[in-house]
Amino acid sequence: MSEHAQLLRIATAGSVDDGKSTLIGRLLYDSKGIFEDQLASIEATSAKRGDEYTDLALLTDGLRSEREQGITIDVAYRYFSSPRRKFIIADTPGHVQYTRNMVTGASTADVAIILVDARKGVLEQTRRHAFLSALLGIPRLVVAVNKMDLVDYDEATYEAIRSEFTDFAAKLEVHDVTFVPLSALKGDNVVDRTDSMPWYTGPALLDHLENVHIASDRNLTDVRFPVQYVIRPQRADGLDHRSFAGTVAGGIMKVDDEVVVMPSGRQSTIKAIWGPGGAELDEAAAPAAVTIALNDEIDIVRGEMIARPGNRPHQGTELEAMVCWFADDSALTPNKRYVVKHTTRDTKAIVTGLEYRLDINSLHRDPDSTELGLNEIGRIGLRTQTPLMYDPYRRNRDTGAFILVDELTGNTVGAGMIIGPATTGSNVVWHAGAVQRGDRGQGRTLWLTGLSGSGKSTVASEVERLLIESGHPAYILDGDNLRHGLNADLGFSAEDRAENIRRTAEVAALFADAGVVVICSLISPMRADRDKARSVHVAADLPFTEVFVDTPLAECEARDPKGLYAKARAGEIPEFTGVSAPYEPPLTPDLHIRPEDGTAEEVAQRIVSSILGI
Ligand SMILES: Nc1ncnc2c1ncn2[C@@H]1O[C@H](COP(=O)(O)OS(=O)(=O)O)[C@@H](OP(=O)(O)O)[C@H]1O
Ligand SMILES: Nc1ncnc2c1ncn2[C@@H]1O[C@H](COP(=O)(O)OP(=O)(O)O)[C@@H](O)[C@H]1O
Repeated sequence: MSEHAQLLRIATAGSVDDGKSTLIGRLLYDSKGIFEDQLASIEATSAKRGDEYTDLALLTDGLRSEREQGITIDVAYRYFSSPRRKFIIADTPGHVQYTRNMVTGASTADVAIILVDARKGVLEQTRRHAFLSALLGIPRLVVAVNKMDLVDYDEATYEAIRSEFTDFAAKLEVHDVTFVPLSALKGDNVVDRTDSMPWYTGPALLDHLENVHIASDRNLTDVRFPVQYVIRPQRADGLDHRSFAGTVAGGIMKVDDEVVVMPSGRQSTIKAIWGPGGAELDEAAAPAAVTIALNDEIDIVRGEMIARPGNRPHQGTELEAMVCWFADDSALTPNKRYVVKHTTRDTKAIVTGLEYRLDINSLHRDPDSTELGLNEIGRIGLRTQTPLMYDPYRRNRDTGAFILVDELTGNTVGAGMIIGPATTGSNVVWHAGAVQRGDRGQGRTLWLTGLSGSGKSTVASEVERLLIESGHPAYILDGDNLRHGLNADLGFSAEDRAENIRRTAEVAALFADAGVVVICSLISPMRADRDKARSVHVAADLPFTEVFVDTPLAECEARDPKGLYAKARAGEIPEFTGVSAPYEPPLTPDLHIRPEDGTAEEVAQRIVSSILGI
């Protein structure tokens, strides 16, 4: 098992007095995850106070303030381990500022433990915590029904809570919910199974946490490296030795990988990667903190993003997001300005609209609300002054999250989870002057290459349909069709094909610049022609994705939808690709589609998900 697989990040949430601190203390105490001297000290304190039990709540960081104010203030991280796993547990407080603390403490968690007091049942706070866990993308919930000793270990009480919570969870996008009846105070079902509840046949809490299967929750597909610092050593040789430090926010970066720097669109390759302490690495995966150097001299400043040329984050100034509001002295209202902190970039922003406020109890969306108050959650439109390079939060919890800061006070007032580019316009005018690209939405080009009959047109048409259905402007440029008009003067010689592709690429870049997702479907048999099509886009800072529709010649020929292969074999069509003219397959396509990948619709779904994260 790798280091990462062994580590489980846990967030805890509960209302005041649900026994959260005691539960965490019990986990640490019974699993012997605490130090002997700490233990001796709390035993002494409890004895001095005349407690009947050793007060395990004394183990958590927040206790001092809890004792003073009756509440836990900040997120406290605790580390413990069992023979099977290491655990990091974030104790997120249950008082009035819980939204802020939960969002801060839980955003990287693999599991959220939600405490319910068996005597009180499912409260509004329980629903709120469950909803926040789902919103934060925590994939698994454990509902710890605590204080079972105070309800005589009654099965019916537990079952009623379980059933009520299950009904609520069904409305959330959390599919993995586990219930454990326990008593943190007595230790029942926390580390060891108890005899007090013979009707419960499941595992004790720790047993569940040790065995819960966590596939990597990190996005290891999309390379994202927000640059945090530029390091410029002074060297006598006068050469450029700049390197860039930051935390890998997605994907796996490897030496020699081609990369693009956003927003400039300049491309290079990775020369070297250094880990903490300066050790040279071959590769680094999220969430490693590393320093990298590139092979080309490119001016990069903090806040820029390094990605792969064929797999870039969204870039834009108009986006939609879910926001949790933290401020108790001011409400979120449309047309108000804030500072957005997103990865390593800060920019001014304006809330262009509040689409709805969510009622946490009913999950009802209230489109008539005009503001968000403390702990409220809603969907907003946001326009930033400089473009953000981002992914939808569902796809990447780092590049999809931001916080809102009050311009005047500097206080953090909200946390946001990006849904995607704005689909509806707003009437607020930010740029007094000309329309800028970011105002139009993110256009891009998908370039489908493959033999005649490979399925380019069929897949292109499905991709277009999916995009239009999900609100993205999309348009197909099909080689066959363009040859009826724009390219009617061209035949199939190597030169004519090159010109055919050049014109199509130029038109595609114009459409993409206008904010359209362009789907080009051309045989485009020569690598050099396709590379030029890419360059046209890179020069204009437009994303370009090469999709290789890799259907073998024999299968294309068997399909022969237009009867062209039969004619070509009979010598009726000269220079027919695959028969009497060459096809150079892409060496490193951004996406590779093979017949066994499924129907055209399934393939289209995959393409759309990979470029837009939807
Ligand atoms: N000689 C020859 N070679 C290849 N294809 C031929 C030829 N003659 C006509 N056709 C038809 O034209 C379509 C290919 O046009 P493209 O513009 O995609 O070709 S290219 O990119 O310029 O190579 C191609 O359409 P698809 O089957 O949709 O790929 C054919 O139907
Ligand atoms: N998985 C698939 N994806 C796309 N097309 C498929 C698939 N399986 C079979 N086909 C068939 O293959 C043919 C592909 O033709 P077409 O899309 O016109 O190819 P191209 O545009 O590459 O010349 C169509 O008849 C389509 O129904």
